[in-house]
Amino acid sequence: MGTIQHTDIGFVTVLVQDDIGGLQVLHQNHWVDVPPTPASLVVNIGDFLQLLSNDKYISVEHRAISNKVGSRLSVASFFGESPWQSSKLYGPITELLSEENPPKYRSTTVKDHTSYLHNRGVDGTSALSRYKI
Ligand SMILES: O=C(O)CCC(=O)C(=O)O
Ligand SMILES: [Fe+2]
Repeated sequence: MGTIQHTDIGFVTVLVQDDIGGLQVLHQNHWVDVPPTPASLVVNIGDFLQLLSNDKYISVEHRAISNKVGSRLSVASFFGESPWQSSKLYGPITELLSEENPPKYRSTTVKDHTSYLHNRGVDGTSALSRYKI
């Protein structure tokens, strides 16, 4: 099974992949293969870690494509807040901010961001641009 181009919403995603491959990240406008590495995990930064870290960590656009070699199996564990319950506001972590590193985003909730993404679909622009200061 594959996925369309997207960023992950939460904080971190941990992926266990088989040896078929198919995961790709968008780097400088080109799709780059993430080769399967035995006994390893792939850790993806999500939108909220990018927001919290004030762009120190970037939530990468990625997709999974199926190929002719065979069916692929990938197990994803998403670490984040429940999108449906919490109204907690998240913004750049205060301790990381300074005159040289002012906040780049206003605060938002996981619930708000999730429903925005579901309504917006994929349009190739950063999902976080809506909170840019
Ligand atoms: O199938 C994969 O390897 C990636 C899955 C993924 O990106 C996701 O579930 O968010
Ligand atoms: Fe993903």
